[in-house]
Amino acid sequence: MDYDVIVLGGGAPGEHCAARLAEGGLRVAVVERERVGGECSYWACIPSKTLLRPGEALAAARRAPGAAQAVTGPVDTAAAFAWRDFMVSNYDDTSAAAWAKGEGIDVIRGHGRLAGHGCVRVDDTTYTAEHVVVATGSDPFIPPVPGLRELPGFWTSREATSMTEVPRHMLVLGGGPVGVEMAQAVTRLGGSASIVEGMDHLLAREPRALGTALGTALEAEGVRLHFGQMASAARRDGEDFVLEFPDREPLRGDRLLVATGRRPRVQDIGLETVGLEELRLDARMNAREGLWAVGDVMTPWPLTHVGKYQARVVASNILGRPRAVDYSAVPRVTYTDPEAAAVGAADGPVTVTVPLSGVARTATWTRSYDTEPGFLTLVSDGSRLTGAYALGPGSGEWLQQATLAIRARVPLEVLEDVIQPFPTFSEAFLHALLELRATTRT
Ligand SMILES: Cc1cc2nc3c(=O)[nH]c(=O)nc-3n(C[C@H](O)[C@H](O)[C@H](O)COP(=O)(O)OP(=O)(O)OC[C@H]3O[C@@H](n4cnc5c(N)ncnc54)[C@H](O)[C@@H]3O)c2cc1C
Ligand SMILES: NC(=O)c1ccc[n+]([C@@H]2O[C@H](COP(=O)([O-])OP(=O)(O)OC[C@H]3O[C@@H](n4cnc5c(N)ncnc54)[C@H](O)[C@@H]3O)[C@@H](O)[C@H]2O)c1
Repeated sequence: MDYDVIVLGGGAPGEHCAARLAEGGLRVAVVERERVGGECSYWACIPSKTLLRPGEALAAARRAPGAAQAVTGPVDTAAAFAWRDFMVSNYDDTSAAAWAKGEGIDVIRGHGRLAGHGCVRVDDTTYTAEHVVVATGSDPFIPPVPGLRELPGFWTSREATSMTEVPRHMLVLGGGPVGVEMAQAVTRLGGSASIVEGMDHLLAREPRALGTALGTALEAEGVRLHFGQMASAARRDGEDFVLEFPDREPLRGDRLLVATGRRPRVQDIGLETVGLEELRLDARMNAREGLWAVGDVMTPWPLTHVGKYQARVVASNILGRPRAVDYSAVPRVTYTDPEAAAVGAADGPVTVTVPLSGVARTATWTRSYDTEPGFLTLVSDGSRLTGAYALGPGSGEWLQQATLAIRARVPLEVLEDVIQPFPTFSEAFLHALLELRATTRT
């Protein structure tokens, strides 16, 4: 055997799995055909959050009397792009590969393919291992809109997150996390954006109230929203991109971002060589003896932190400590301003909502405390929390007490007995829990 474990794909979940296994004393290799660090490090989480930050900081200042007067100009886009380039290590994975080496992980460069049980072929060499972990990630899904797939120059998330000029007007097909984050980034970097979403609210995978409230916030700063629209054609007209619709005027922009979801990268990875037509996993993330998977390639939630969680589960199983995934409390955060955060179930027997304007922190945060959309919703089975979602500044941070409460199955009485600091957005939990108690008693 060349290795104990070969990880096929060096994105964040693949790297994380490899590091846990190496730490456990195993001989581990990662096969990577592009850049160690994968999508998240270079074209997804990191650059998108970095591009959002300058606009978020400026908007926060503009909402605070005293600071607002000090804002005298727009975002310096050159500086924002330079910061993004720094954050993606100038698209160079030298330091990521050096980190892997430091962890005792071999990095094998090239396209890897399963070549029978416990074998991975990379170019002309076949490597053997007791276990193989598939971590090949996902590609953007391009919908079958007539003319779209062959249209020259449209953007996916890679081109959007690596932009070097701000679009004048960006058309965005898809109102999921990629669409809304990039639409706000472009708007706050000085451009403008229109989002076309097939469903009737943004963030279609999340509770309607969350997507609707985020839509209100984005529209207030000029993002144009078009719901329930399926484009009937996509074409170029000179420098412009044009989206046509069956029953409304066409939309036009100098850029078109297609952000309509992802599909697993399972093509040409040799699944048939181990007798599989598709990847199906049990709760241990196991496909068959010695074959495991983590990350976007097969997951209910294509998120970095979920992939890394799965990586820890797989590493634990390989290291002889049986463990199964538990998806009861998967946190999701869309890093717009305001942030949209959710965890666990979207609906349940008892649901209460409180406005953020009811907590003192909101008024100390922004002068327009009573007009901006912001709320916390708790979902319960009557004795414990089963879900929560919130729209508001930093909600991706303060909602995480719900993640712990759901995962640890904390009784509602104990949650109500928790002391929340004053004045924080977390006080919304007290308001909501009191209302929850009142609701469950009636
Ligand atoms: C714009 C955008 C923003 C996002 N923001 C967030 C966020 O803020 N938070 C969050 O949690 N998630 C976010 N995500 C999702 C997150 O990026 C993914 O969930 C995560 O990158 C998945 O990691 P992965 O390792 O499964 O896949 P990838 O990151 O795609 O890594 C897979 C790796 O495998 C390699 N590979 C594939 N096939 C082979 C092969 N046959 N041989 C060798 N190597 C191969 C690829 O080159 C790649 O490096 C975002 C996604 C996008 C598109
Ligand atoms: N902050 C974050 O954690 C973050 C940020 C960006 C991306 N991501 C992850 O990356 C993945 C990809 O994101 P995404 O936003 O591309 O996908 P998504 O699947 O979350 O959203 C795609 C949206 O496009 C819409 N859509 C699909 N086809 C359409 C069509 N023909 N016309 C109009 N609308 C159409 C869908 O209704 C959906 O709302 C997601 O699963 C997400 O979890 C996470």
